[in-house]
Amino acid sequence: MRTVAVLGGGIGGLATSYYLCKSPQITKVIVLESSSRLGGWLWSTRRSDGAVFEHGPRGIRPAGAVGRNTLNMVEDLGLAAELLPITYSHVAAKNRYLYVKGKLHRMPSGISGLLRTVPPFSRPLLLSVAKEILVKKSKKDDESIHSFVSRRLGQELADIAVDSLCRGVFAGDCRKLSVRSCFPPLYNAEQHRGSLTLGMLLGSGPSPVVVSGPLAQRSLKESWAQWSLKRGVESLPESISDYLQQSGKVELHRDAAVQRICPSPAGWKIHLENGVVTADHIFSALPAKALSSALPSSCQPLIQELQDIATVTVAVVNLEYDGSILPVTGFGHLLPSSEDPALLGVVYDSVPFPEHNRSDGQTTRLTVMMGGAWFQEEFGPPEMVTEERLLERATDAVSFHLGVNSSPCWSLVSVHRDCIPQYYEGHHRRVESMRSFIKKNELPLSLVGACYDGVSVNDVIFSGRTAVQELLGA
Ligand SMILES: Cc1cc2nc3c(=O)[nH]c(=O)nc-3n(C[C@H](O)[C@H](O)[C@H](O)COP(=O)(O)OP(=O)(O)OC[C@H]3O[C@@H](n4cnc5c(N)ncnc54)[C@H](O)[C@@H]3O)c2cc1C
Ligand SMILES: C=Cc1c2[nH]c(c1C)Cc1[nH]c(c(CCC(=O)O)c1C)Cc1[nH]c(c(C)c1CCC(=O)O)Cc1[nH]c(c(C)c1C=C)C2
Repeated sequence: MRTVAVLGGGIGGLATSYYLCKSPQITKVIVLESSSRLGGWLWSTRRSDGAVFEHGPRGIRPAGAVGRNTLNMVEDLGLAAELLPITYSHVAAKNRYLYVKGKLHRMPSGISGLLRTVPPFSRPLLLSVAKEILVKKSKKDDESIHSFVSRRLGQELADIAVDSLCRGVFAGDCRKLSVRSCFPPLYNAEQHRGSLTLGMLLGSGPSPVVVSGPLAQRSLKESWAQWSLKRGVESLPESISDYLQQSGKVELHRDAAVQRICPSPAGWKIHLENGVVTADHIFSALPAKALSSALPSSCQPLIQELQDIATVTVAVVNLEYDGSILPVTGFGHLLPSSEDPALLGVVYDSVPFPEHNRSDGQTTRLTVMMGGAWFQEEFGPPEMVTEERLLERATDAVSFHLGVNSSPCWSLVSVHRDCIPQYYEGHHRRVESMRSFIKKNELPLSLVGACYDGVSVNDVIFSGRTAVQELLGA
C-alpha cells in the first residue's frame, strides 16, 4: 500500500491517520477536510481570561477497551500532563438529575437507590431488577430501546429513565433507536445470559482486547469516571494533527471539500473544488450523507444505504453566570421527552471541570442542549431559527429548572446541523450490507466514524484503529 486518502478531518479521520502513520507499509497519507478547522465536533472556545467552553463533547470515559485505547493514544501524544480526570467519588460522577413533573430528582444510585422507592419512580428499582431475571429472551434480531426496556424492566423505567438517557447520549427518540446498535452490552446480555442482571454480574460477552498502557492503568487504579483536558477536548485533535505533521508522511488539507470520488485502475480519483487527488485506498471518515453524495452512481445500493442513516440537529447554548448559582451539585440534568420534548438537558460544566472557569472570580458555566429528534417540531428548519429564540429558551430553562433568576454574563449559541447519527432499528443490517457491498465489489474503501459503529469519541477513535488493522493486519 502506498498512498492513502483519509476523507474528513474530524476525530475519526485524524485517529485513522494516526494509526496509518504508525505503519511502515504506508508511505503517504492525504487528509482532506472541508472546513478550515480540524477536529469536527471536538470544538472548544478558549477565552483570553482562561475560560473554556465546549460546544461538543466535554467528558470522555476511560472505561472499557475503547476507553483504554483512547488513553493509550493520549499518552503516546504526550498529553498526559494536560488531563483533568474526575473520579467515581466526585459529585459530578455521583449525582445526575432528572427533571420530571417540574422537579429535579437525583437519579438513584448505589444499594440504597435500588432498595428504596426513589421519586420520580413509583417503586424500588430492585423489584424491576429481580423480576427481570425471569423475563424470556426475545427472538427478534433487533428492537427499539423503549420496547426492550419496557419488556424487561417495565414501562416506567423505559418512559422516564431510558427515554432521558437516549436524549443525553443520542439526542434521540428511544422509541426509534436500536437497542442492538446503541447499547450492545444490553442486547448481548439478553442474548448470551438471558438477562441484563445476569449479564451485569457475569459479563455480557467478549470485548476487544486492548492492552492497558501506564495511563490506562492509572485511570483504573484511581477510579476515573471521565476526563477532559486543561485547554478543552479540542486539544486532542490539535495534538494528533501536530503528531501527523511531524511524521513527515501526512499532508493535511483544510478547506478541501471532497466533491466526487471515482474508482480508477490505480485506486481512486478524488475530485476537489480545485484539483484532483489520487489514492490507492480511501478511508472515509465523512458523515454518511457526504460520502453518499460523493460516490459514483455505480455504487448505487451503497449510496442509498448511506443516505438512509438519519442524523439529528442539536442547539448548544453555552452560558456563564456570575457567582455560584446552582441549587444542586452534579453533572447535570436530563428531561424525558414527556416533560419538554425540545429541551434535552443541562450540563453543569463548572462542577466536573472548575478548571475551565475564568481565572478571576467565581462563575458558573452551564450548557443547555436542545432539539435533537424534536428539533423540527419545536423550532422548524434549523436555518430559520434565530439565536435570540434559542438563547431565550435556554435561559428560561435555567430559570425554571434551577431557580436562577439572574441573566447570564456571557453566552454563545450554536446550531449543530446533523451532528449525531441515529442508529434506528435494523442499523446493524444496514452497516453489514454496506460493508459486504464494498467487499464484493473489491472497492478500496473503509468506513470510519460516528455513522457506523458507535457515536462516542472512544468508539470513533477505535473505528479508525479497527479499519486500519483490517486493511494492513494487526
Ligand atoms: C453536542 C455534542 C455532544 C457530544 N458529547 C459527547 C460526549 O460527551 N462524549 C462522547 O464520547 N461523545 C460525544 N459526542 C459525540 C462525538 O463528539 C462525535 O460522535 C464524534 O466527534 C464524531 O466524529 P467523526 O470524526 O465521526 O465526525 P465529525 O466530527 O462530524 O467529522 C467529520 C468531518 O468531515 C468533514 N466533512 C464533511 N463533509 C466533507 C467533505 N465533503 N469533504 C471533506 N470533509 C468533509 C467535516 O467538516 C468534519 O470535520 C457529542 C457530539 C455532539 C454533537
Ligand atoms: C442533553 C444532551 C446531551 C448531553 N450529552 C450528549 C447529548 C446529546 C452527547 C453524549 N453524552 C455522552 C456521550 C457518549 C456516550 C459514551 O458512550 O461515552 C454522548 C455522545 C456521555 C453521557 N452523557 C450522559 C450519559 C448517561 C452518558 C453515557 C456515558 C456515561 O454514563 O457517562 C448524561 C448526560 N448527557 C447530557 C446531560 C445533561 C446528561 C445528564 C445529566 C448532555
